[in-house]
Amino acid sequence: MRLEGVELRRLGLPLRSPFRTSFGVELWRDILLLRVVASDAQGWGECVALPSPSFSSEYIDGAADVIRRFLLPALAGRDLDPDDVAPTLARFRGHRMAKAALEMAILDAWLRSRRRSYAGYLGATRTSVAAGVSIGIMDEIPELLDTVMEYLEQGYQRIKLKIEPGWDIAPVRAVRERFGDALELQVDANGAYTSADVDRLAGLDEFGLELLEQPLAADCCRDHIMLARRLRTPICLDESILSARGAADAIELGACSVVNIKAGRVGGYLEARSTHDVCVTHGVPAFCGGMLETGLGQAANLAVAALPGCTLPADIVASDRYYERDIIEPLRLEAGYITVPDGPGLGVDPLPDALEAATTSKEWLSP
Ligand SMILES: CC(=O)N[C@@H](Cc1ccc2ccccc2c1)C(=O)O
Ligand SMILES: [Mg+2]
Repeated sequence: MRLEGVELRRLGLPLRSPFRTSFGVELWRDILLLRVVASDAQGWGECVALPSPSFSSEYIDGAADVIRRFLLPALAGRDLDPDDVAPTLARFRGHRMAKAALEMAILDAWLRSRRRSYAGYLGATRTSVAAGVSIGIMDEIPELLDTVMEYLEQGYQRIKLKIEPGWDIAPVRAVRERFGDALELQVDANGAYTSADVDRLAGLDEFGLELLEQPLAADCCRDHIMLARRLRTPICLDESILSARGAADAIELGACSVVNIKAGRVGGYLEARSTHDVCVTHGVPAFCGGMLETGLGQAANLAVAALPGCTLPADIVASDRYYERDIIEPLRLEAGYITVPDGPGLGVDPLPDALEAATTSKEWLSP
């Protein structure tokens, strides 16, 4: 498949409510979409980089720049299969979210032209996925409890609370006391703690949490090993896991016993599948994480979440969790599950009106 061009499209989507994590508060999403035009099909890719380098070192303008100046030119003039993309781009270091968006769009086009689905191609074994919801840091505990209640009533099967020093033990205790021990409850610190906080984090052990996600900074491998030995609560890594090999290292060194799989973070959906395979080989539970994607990115994530080794609820939500108006036919929660698209490619298409309404800029790149 040869690339004829790529459209970079920036979207602005207001969030229905502010989403606060230990790295900041987001009121709306600034998103980079790619539309790859190939000889016999087009495909969509969503870049999960944030506007600023707050989740990882990547940021949207940097991703657009590296695609424009390095990644797309490297793919020009080649007859591409999806598994050619990552090796061709490997000489450019990092920029995994940018690479993932480009590979996602190329894979979508390639699959659409062959009338094959993402789920089928990646090896999904389920037709629907258990949905978990991630709840941001709030000002008051009563507001948090109301929000948890609302999402449980909608049917979400797992609650993940964002935590940071000063908002951790008390909100977790309040949720546990209000909703009981049966609630599937996790926390995610997005790297907000240090090894000096071990005792504070050990205080979470009394709440029977399913996992503690990314307690320390992404590059703290030894400290995560030490923490994992000290805590009863399983450690899950997110920001630290940059590839399938990185997942194998973290697991074998004892830095984590659960993995949050995100295609953008590891460089693409094919690497996400390899990361999944590493987890299965090591007998380590995994789940598909989320980056507050539009329905396009969530459609691709559903194919990952439906892989056999993704045994925990995913960070994949109904469209209305984040957006008043998604750019695809909204994804809906059905008895706590979300259906995996089974049409060609991503199996979903942007709604032209919604897409245009959300578009803040467009740029056409010829390779
Ligand atoms: C669902 C979830 O918690 N995702 C990320 C954090 C994250 C990712 C991307 C974001 C974009 C805008 C605002 C907040 C965001 C939070 C995580 O698992 O760590
Ligand atoms: Mg996380």
